[in-house]
Amino acid sequence: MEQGADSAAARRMARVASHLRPPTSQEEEVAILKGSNCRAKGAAPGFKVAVLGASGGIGQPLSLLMKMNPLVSVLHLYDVVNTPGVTADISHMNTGAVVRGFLGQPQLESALTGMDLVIIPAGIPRKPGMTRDDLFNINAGIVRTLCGGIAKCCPNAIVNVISNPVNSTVPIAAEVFKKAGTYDPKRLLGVTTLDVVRANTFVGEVLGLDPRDVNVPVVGGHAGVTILPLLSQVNPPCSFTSEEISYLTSRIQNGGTEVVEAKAGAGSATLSMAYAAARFADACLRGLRGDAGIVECSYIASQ
Ligand SMILES: NC(=O)C1=CN([C@@H]2O[C@H](COP(=O)(O)OP(=O)(O)OC[C@H]3O[C@@H](n4cnc5c(N)ncnc54)[C@H](O)[C@@H]3O)[C@@H](O)[C@H]2O)C=CC1
Ligand SMILES: O=C([O-])CC(=O)C(=O)O
Repeated sequence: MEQGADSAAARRMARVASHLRPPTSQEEEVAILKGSNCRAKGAAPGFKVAVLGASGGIGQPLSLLMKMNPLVSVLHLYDVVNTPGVTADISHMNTGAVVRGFLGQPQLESALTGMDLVIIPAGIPRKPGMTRDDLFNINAGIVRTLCGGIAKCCPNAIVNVISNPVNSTVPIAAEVFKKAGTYDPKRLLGVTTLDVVRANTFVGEVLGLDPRDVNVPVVGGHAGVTILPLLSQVNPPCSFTSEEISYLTSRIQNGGTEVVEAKAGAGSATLSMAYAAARFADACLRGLRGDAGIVECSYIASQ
């Protein structure tokens, strides 16, 4: 073999090997100086997305769906457990995004540097008999720490907060960003898409329509009566009896509890949530790309 061909082959093998391990501290240093810890050679042009809590019930299928999203060029998977395995698994999918795994607090900053979108499903889920508020003590601390990293390493990223109680974790994230001087209310979004997804499904069932053809705006927050499905604004336009309104409102507001009880101690919604989060993240990326007419409900700062 020619010497030039030899060295090209060696460079190719080195690049492949670098995808299979976390970056060395020297590579991290160089990458951070360049504004990114991951030079995604071979990756399709697109956005850099981090999933924080990537090994969890939501995190794993969400990471899979983000790996399938053609707008994603680099996918960082961060968790305090199991990211090497999840990353190795997902990285074998022959889609465009380059996947890198990051394990534990010492690797948080590398996971976040240069990200365009950060999705946070980190935190404990409910068990039967609990309200989302019962998760506050643990999840508030987790979200606070993760948002501290975002403020430092990717202050301009769009942040999608999934961790419950969303009605409180989003304001906590806002306070962290305000303190760091990086707060932009347009970039901090509580993910309530699962309420919309459920509303579309349940309304579709009542109307006998394909749920993909139904759009129910759901505003307010993401717990009990703060979940407000706007049944008068359903598309396609339709009307409901008062019995249907009461059934649909209750089913949509209690959709989370329905899953928690059915799972009987094994957690809360994960698969439908991953689907909803992937749909919302895709809308954020299309918005970042500059597409017009992207409209999604979300829990945001409001007067
Ligand atoms: N916004 C919404 O509509 C919904 C929100 N949720 C919430 O999402 C959260 C996650 O739910 P699941 O995935 O089912 O829980 P899970 O327990 O299966 O996964 C959570 C993951 O977070 C990780 N984690 C814990 N501390 C962390 C830290 N400091 N940094 C990074 N990762 C950390 C865990 O290691 C675990 O892998 C819960 O708070 C749940 O209530 C769940 C469903 C719907
Ligand atoms: O109910 C829960 O604890 C999880 C959640 O937020 C949902 O499924 O809407």
